[in-house]
Amino acid sequence: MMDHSNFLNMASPYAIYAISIVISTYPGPLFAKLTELYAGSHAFKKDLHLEILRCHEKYGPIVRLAPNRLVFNSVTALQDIYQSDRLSKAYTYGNSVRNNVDNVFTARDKDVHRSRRKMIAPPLSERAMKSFEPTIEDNITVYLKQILKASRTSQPVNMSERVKYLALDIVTRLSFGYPLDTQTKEENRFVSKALAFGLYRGNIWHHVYFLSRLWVYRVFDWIFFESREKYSRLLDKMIRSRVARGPNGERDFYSFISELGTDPDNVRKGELWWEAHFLVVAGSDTTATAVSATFFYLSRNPKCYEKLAREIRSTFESAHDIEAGPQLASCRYLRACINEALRMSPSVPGALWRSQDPNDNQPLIIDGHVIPKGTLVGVSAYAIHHNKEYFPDPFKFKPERWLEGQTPASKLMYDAFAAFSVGSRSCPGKSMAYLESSLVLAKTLWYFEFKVASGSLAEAGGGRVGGPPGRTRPQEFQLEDIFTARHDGPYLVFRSRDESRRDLEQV
Ligand code: HEM
Repeated sequence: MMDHSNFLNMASPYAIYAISIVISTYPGPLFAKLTELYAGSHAFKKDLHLEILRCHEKYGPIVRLAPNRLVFNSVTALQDIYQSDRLSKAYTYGNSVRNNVDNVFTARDKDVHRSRRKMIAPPLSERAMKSFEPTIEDNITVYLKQILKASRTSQPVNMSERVKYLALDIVTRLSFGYPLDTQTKEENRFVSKALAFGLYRGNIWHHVYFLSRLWVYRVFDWIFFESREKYSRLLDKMIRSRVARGPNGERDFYSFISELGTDPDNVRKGELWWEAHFLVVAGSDTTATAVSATFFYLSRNPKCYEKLAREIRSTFESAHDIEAGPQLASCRYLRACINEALRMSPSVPGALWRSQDPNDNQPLIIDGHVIPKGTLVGVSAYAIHHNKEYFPDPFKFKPERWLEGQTPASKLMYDAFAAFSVGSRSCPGKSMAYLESSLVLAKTLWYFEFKVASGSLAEAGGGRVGGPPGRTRPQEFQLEDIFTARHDGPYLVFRSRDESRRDLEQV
């Protein structure tokens, strides 16, 4: 059970006002120094990641983004904030708590977090991934067949849409053992919208916390009551059908919990399923962003596309060989392309807010600065990934930068890579994310050639010359920051490679 009192004390207007005076020397937009509404308005416009980068370019490596918030842009800060056990998630994560039950993502207390993390570790382990691979493969086959169908009529495919449903189907099977099948069943696609809306709403409250304590919050909740209810009813159905099949029904989250010797009925049902639900939120759109962004950048960078296609087609002898294991791991250029896409367009682009542990009374030093207790601190993945000091030519897609060997510059670059965050709260789904992304990309390149659709669809996904601030680069995949990210495109036209098409038709 969580302790609300700390949340409320640290977020009280008096505490924020007191901190605000102490950190008043740090630069930032005037309106941001006065009120949380500044960052909140950018969260509302879904461009907070762009605004943070703009602020760093204008004000330097430390920016005051709200009366009691400082955002940093250095490797030292990344380590000081996320690798220290003296900081914990900020009280603003309290807005994601439902029915007073914490999950691994919202837990601030270290012991509670450790026990939650232990609960989700088995289904995300290497062993679990291996046993789960056939399910991932089945869903990828559905995706490939849809691409094959589109290729017959040269119909452009919106990759953000395709991959979003694929990733959602995979992770709901992992979490609930439930075939949501959004790839083929349109009636279930509302789930994707409901999850995205929940994240968007949460991200706004995360940045204007005081509003979440007022009646506005209830009005917002009331307006979207029906769509939440529809999702809750489906969630209930998924849980009931899974419980009815017994703990060992199939390889999923539930079966791994019972394998641990934990009687699933003894784990409070609300807690168990709240974790499973969170895996769906955490593992769907994030992976979809990584894959869509990689398709976007490959379609705009023909040399990279050709190099990757050569690597895939020369490493494997047949599509059946494309599976987790040493051969897939040897595709270093594939990993470099995924990393470079995640660098340029990270799935979680904003600042992950942290604050000093309430029981810690020692001075807190971040990047050489003494930070008053109660200040929220963070680093934005999008901003640090575009910091020239670590990534020269930051708006250029250059997978080769990840293959430069062990130089000091390369070490610094890896240290600055924050797509999965770092430290004890970093992403436990990283292996699954890389496996899923690698399989989708490798199999697509095995079976197909692709190019950008022509006409008005050609530019979808990229920035636009003369577009809004930060969105003017046609070669950059555009993200809408909703804590995770929403996006559109690229629209691609596929041609099946003759020798492999028959193979796919027979699957
Ligand atoms: C490319 C794909 C992914 C990216 C870029 C990504 C990124 C992240 C980031 C940045 C965090 C830290 C969030 C915070 O501190 O507030 C995180 C946490 C988390 N992610 Fe991922 N993620 C990905 C895929 C997945 C997958 C596939 C799963 C599982 C199915 C997953 C499960 C989690 C969980 C459970 C947490 C919470 C960890 C904790 O607080 O201890 N993620 N992820």
